[in-house]
Amino acid sequence: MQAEARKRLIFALDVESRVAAEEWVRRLRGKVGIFKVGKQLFTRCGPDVVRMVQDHDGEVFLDLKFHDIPNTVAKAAVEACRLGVRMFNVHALGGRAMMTEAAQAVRECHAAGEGASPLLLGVTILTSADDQALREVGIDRPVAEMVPRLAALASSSGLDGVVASPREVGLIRHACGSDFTIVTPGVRPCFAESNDQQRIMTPAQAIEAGSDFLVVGRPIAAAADPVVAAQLIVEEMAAALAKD
Ligand SMILES: O=C(O)c1cc(=O)[nH]c(=O)n1[C@@H]1O[C@H](COP(=O)(O)O)[C@@H](O)[C@H]1O
Repeated sequence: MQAEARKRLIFALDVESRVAAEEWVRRLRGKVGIFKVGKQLFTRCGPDVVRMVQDHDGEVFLDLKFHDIPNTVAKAAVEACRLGVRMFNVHALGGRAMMTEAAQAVRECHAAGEGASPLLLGVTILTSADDQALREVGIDRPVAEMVPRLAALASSSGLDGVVASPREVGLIRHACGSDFTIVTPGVRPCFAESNDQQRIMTPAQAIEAGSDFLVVGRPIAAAADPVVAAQLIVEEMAAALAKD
C-alpha cells in the first residue's frame, strides 16, 4: 500500500534555482511520486528544469495555471504536451471555450505523435481563497458551490480532472463521477503549519475523502528532516488507503 500511496504524492518544487531543484529531486526521488514545477521555478529556469527532473526518471506536474484567450491557452497546452509532462493545469475560470480548445489541442498533439498525453486539469478555486476572498472579486456564491460548478464545467469541456481543496472532493465526485481525477493541494499533516492555505485537511483525511493525488510543498521542504516528513505522509496515506 505504501508504493501506491507514494505514487499519489506530488512534491511542490517551490525553490528558486535549478541547483536547489536538482538537490530536492535527488533527495526525494523514490520517496514521492511526482515533482511539481510551478511558476517560480519555471520562470527562473524555463523548460530545462522539466527535462532535469525527467533525466532523473521523475514525472512532472507542470503547474503554470494557464488562463488566457482560447487560442493562446491551446498553443501553450501543445508546448506542455511536447515537454512530456504527466499532468498540467489551466484555470477553470477561463471558461468552456478555453478549456475545450486546450483539451482538443492536447488530443491532436498526441494523435500527431508530437507529444505525450498528459492529464489536463482545471484549477477550481485556489486553496488559499475563502468565501470572503470570492466576494471581493465579485463572486457572491460560496466556495462550496463554485468548486463543483467549475469541476462540472471542466468535465463537460473535456478535461481529465481538477485541482481543488480536499474539503471539496465529495462535492466534486458527486458532480463529476469516480473516473474524474482530483488533485488536492491544501494538505497539512498534523506536524506542519497551515501557512497561507485556508481550506486544508490532513493527508489521511484527503485520501479518505477520495483524492487521487496530494500536492505537498512546505510541510516536507520546511521539515527538520524532509525525507522523514515525506515518509510519514506516505505512511498516513497508505493507512487511509488500506481502509478502503
Ligand atoms: O495548482 C496547484 O498546484 C495549487 C492550486 C491551489 O489551489 N492551491 C495550491 O496551493 N496549489 C499549489 O500547491 C502547492 C502547495 O504548496 P504548500 O502550501 O507549500 O504545500 C503550491 O505550489 C501551490 O502553488
